[in-house]
Amino acid sequence: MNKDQFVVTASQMRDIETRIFTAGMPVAALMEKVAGLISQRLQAIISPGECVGILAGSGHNGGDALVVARELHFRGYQVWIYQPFSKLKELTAQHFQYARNLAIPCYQEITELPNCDFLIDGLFGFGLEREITDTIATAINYFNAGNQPIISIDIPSGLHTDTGEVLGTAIQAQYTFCLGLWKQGLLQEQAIPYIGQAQLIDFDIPLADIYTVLGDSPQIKRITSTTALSTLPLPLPLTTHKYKQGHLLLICGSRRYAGGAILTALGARASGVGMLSIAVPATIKPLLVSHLPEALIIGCPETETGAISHLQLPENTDLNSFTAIACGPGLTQDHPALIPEIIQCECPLVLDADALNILAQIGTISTLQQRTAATILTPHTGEFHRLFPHISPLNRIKAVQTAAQESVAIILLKGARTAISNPQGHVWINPESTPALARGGSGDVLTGLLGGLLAQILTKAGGGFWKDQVLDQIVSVTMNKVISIEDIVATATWWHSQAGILAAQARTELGVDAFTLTQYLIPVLKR
Ligand SMILES: NC(=O)C1=CN([C@@H]2O[C@H](COP(=O)(O)OP(=O)(O)OC[C@H]3O[C@@H](n4cnc5c(N)ncnc54)[C@H](O)[C@@H]3O)[C@@H](O)[C@H]2O)[C@@H](O)CC1
Ligand SMILES: [K+]
Repeated sequence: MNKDQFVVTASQMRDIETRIFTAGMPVAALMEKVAGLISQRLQAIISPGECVGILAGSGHNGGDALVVARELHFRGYQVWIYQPFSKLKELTAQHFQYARNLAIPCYQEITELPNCDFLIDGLFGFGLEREITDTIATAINYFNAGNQPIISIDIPSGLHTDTGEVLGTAIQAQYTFCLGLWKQGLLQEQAIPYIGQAQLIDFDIPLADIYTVLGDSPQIKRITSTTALSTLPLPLPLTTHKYKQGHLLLICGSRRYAGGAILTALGARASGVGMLSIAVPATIKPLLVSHLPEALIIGCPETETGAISHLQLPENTDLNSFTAIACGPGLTQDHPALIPEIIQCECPLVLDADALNILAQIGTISTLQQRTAATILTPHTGEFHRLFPHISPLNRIKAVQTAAQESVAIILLKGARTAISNPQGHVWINPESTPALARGGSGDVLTGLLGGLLAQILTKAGGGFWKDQVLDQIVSVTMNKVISIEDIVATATWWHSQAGILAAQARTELGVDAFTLTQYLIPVLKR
């Protein structure tokens, strides 16, 4: 099984490691195995004959680095070791002694160090427990200032393993080889400038040990292509019909922001949703019809400024006629009374953009208390702050957990590492994205895509099961399995960011305007 989806804290990794050692795996054998895998990975990046500087700490991160030094020495690399500590853990001390006896040059002072082509950072792993100061801090700053690439073992030395916070100073790596399981800190936004390209080195941790420590349903998970694709409604049942593929209502747009409605709708279109209805101010109805001939466009009465003033749904239709509703992009804040009306709906509801700004004005938590079905809020950092001004966004994983718990909603906090939490504190983190998505309209596309996926997956012949299960966020789906709503939110997030990555590969990071982004959603699935 792919271990890419698991995420651990330092203390969980320590517990897993202890279980492996207690079960009989010798500590030295595990270090040898892990460092052997690191050496192989390094040989794919560094050519024989190049000079490699090894930075060895006092603990087992340093031990790994010293085994790597020995391996590279025997493979024909020019190796030197920087090891400034006077007291080493026993196994680390043994490897250091052997390296010295092999006549690998060892140094304690940065002033003595020869030049090199690459540095391997084994100063601290998940054992770092306090601020780095004095000699070691000076050394780290010196290495960062050099122009040789640095490859960090497990985590860039100086980052907090759980929060990704810089403890004094930290190595700025070009590559990070994370050992065994992804450390939570590597998925925090504040760690991004230090990590470079991150890779997992799987060293065969038994799944039983992972589940014993993390629980059968781990709290924090990383979105992968496997987890995301398993939630998509593909292939479609052969006997399906359009109403079995979900009916999404979008409430969006204004005379001022007509484009937001189009982009949201194009995101929804790409989701494959069976039926799409779009409520917009009446004046922009013809525009929407011309862009989305397949959708039912509902022209609503509007305010003087061109915002929807009242939802005028077709005859025999109310908000509960839809499988899901997504609301907000381009709405403006001109008519706040619209939101309390929409909040009453008994189907899953996505709120984004101006719907969030209005929600913040009228009271996030008190308003959401009226909900009887699942709610998904998709704020960026600014909107998150307006919705939850008392929650610090610094540790984004904690922030989404707290916000979701307080509001009994699913919170999707957008960013370079989008984090999603359900009210029970189950978190998904999106590990891959692109700055190309930091552009107006890209969030509108996500809202439509998410709404469309929700409507589609939640629809089941005889449906309605999810309505009773709302607080558990568990749904029964067309795919004959149980999928929770936050899994669908994670899949939409993954799909959206992969489209951005694909578009940026084809057109550079400057070429991913929101309309172009919508054109890359389907190619992600074909890849
Ligand atoms: N978890 C696992 O299963 C495995 C872990 N391994 C390695 O072991 C590492 C963890 O090893 P350790 O627990 O020995 O911890 P580290 O090697 O991360 O470092 C801890 C050492 O640094 C000292 N220290 C902590 N903060 C300091 C500071 N601010 N200034 C100066 N000294 C400080 C501690 O007293 C301790 O001696 C992992 O990151 C990984 O590289 C691998 O060897 C193999 C398998
Ligand atoms: K390290």
